[in-house]
Amino acid sequence: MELISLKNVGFSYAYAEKPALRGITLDIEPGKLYGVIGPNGSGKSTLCSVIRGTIPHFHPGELSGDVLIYGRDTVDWDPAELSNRIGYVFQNPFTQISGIKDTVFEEIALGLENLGVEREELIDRVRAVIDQVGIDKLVDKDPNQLSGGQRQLVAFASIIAMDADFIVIDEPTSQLDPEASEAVFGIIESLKAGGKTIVLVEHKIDLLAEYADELIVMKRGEVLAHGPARDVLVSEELAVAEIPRPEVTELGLALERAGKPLSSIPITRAEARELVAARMQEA
Ligand SMILES: Nc1ncnc2c1ncn2[C@@H]1O[C@H](COP(=O)(O)OP(=O)(O)OP(=O)(O)O)[C@@H](O)[C@H]1O
Repeated sequence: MELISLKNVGFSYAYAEKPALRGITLDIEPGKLYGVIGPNGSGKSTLCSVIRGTIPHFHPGELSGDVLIYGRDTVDWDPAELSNRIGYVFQNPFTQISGIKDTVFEEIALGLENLGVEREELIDRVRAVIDQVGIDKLVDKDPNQLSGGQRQLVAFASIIAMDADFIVIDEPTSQLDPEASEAVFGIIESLKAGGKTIVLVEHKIDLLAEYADELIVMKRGEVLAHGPARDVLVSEELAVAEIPRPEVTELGLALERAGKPLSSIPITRAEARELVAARMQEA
């Protein structure tokens, strides 16, 4: 069964001139990583809020259509229960930290504390997550003194500690340097390998090409294209949304247009290397 099902969903923020979402029909299935991409203001964060149920519970406005979360209408959910079941990593690492805890260890434990998890289990779970994310050097630090990249890792650790099956991640690397971005994507990859369902808003198309099972392309509040990442990356709709393709995909398409196609269109560098090596061997 789908985790989330949207049918003809629209949303207008209170006092906004135009709707932020229009006619969205979309199912989120368990165990897949969905990449959401689109120009600024196209509705990606608003879609995340609908999927997490913070719309309609916390944002005033008008929601239309059907939103089912784990098979239940979004309006029938207790928002506190939803926030425990659906993990969320913010875009801005500086809004991520609670500000009420003195150490990284306590910060990661906060969600579990709120759930009433017993002390011994809580300590075990936090330690395991610290190992998994590789932040043992940070445990005793003040969360407010961390760099953006470190805060983002602590945010992921907090979400992993809660053990949600479903995680929504909104542009986690937009304010990080390449090294910190790589660390974050390493964690996303391990969450995916652990069978989590992930909705990831991300501008870096090369990273999405590598990790996403499906891509959702948004423009002006609508879903312009949705399907397996490979199909979407070669589709016309990507150009319509003015999203650049991965360079290797452009190269594959250019060779095809020139009448010298590779045996398939690559979407990652590793694939391109293999296809080119195979072509050279033939030659
Ligand atoms: N709280 C709000 N109140 C009113 N309008 C809003 C609010 N949040 C977003 N909007 C508007 O809704 C539309 C969609 O915004 P949204 O933030 O979902 O887009 P986005 O694709 O996530 O953009 P970005 O890439 O810049 O984060 C935009 O026109 C935006 O100005």
